[in-house]
Amino acid sequence: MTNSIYIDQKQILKHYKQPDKHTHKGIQGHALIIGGSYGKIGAVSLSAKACLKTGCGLVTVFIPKCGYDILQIAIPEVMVITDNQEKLISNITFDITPQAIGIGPGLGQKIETQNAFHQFLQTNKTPLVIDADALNILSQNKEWLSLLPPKTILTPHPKELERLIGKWHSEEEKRSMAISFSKQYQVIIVMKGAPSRIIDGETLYENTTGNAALATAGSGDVLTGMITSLLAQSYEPISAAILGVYLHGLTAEIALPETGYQSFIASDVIANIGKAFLSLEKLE
Ligand SMILES: NC(=O)C1=CN([C@@H]2O[C@H](COP(=O)(O)OP(=O)(O)OC[C@H]3O[C@@H](n4cnc5c(N)ncnc54)[C@H](OP(=O)(O)O)[C@@H]3O)[C@@H](O)[C@H]2O)[C@@H](O)CC1
Ligand SMILES: Nc1ncnc2c1ncn2[C@@H]1O[C@H](COP(=O)(O)OP(=O)(O)O)[C@@H](O)[C@H]1O
Ligand SMILES: [Mg+2]
Repeated sequence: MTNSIYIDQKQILKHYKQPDKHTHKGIQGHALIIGGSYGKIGAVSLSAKACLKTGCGLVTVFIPKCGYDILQIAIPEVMVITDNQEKLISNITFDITPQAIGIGPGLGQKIETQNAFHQFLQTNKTPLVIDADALNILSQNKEWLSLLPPKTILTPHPKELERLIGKWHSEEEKRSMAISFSKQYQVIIVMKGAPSRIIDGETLYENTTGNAALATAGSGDVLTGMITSLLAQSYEPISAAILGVYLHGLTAEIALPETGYQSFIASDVIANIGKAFLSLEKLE
């Protein structure tokens, strides 16, 4: 039997933790965002900035060489490690110890990148958020799913979900296929949509924030950065997924009176993360 929970104001406070007064950047979590390819460095920029603005102490990105200047100029607060290749990721190696890794935004699916992702999964033990092309690569190589650490968070949009779990013919079937998949691979699935639903084994959480303004390029990349940030700050994976999705939706509600649906862009999600957090504090 599925257990369904609506994530509303009352529920979200069970997941939200106020920052400790005596914290410092060294214990606020170090997140690593891996992604980007020629023409899609913007996806990693959005993800990394959202990660910082969600409270992580340190953020590093791993990107192809062509993104180096772009990242350093766009977000001076973020540290950058580059691959050997100019336009794509071919060998994921780094000498930092992040508490969470988000991988996939703008990554592309070239064979060299697929091989690098496979090698990475074979040795990685850090908590993961997997999005976009990293999900698409897994869909093409389902045997790699067993390499994911337990409670890895997957954030597919409907097409990515279909590539991963197969076609469904009704909402009911989609839900039961997602539950089976979550149980089989011990993963948390953030099924993005309107509304977004989060599956963790037999439990389904339905988000209650957000609106159609979020139907804009890069808003999913931003969500990946937000969830990775919370995971790096020691939130339990399920709380990171639930709180990330809730805050992400809230930004669109907060911004709507100023932007309308049409002119809201992914950067407006990032610009309103602070107000979304503040609205949680008012509830307490
Ligand atoms: N600035 C940058 O650098 C940006 C970079 N980005 C990066 O680009 C890469 C490719 O990612 P992507 O999601 O655009 O491509 P893809 O997986 O083929 O999915 C597209 C197809 O899926 C469907 N679909 C999507 N949503 C749906 C929904 N709610 N409900 C139903 N269907 C839905 C829809 O299919 P259709 O309905 O047309 O059949 C659509 O055509 C990835 O790395 C990403 O990070 C982007 O984030 C943008 C900003
Ligand atoms: N009509 C809508 N109502 C509410 N949320 C939406 C709507 N359309 C899209 N979203 C949200 O926007 C995000 C889009 O993610 P995604 O498709 O991965 O975008 P991108 O890959 O361009 O970053 C998801 O979090 C999704 O739930
Ligand atoms: Mg996406």
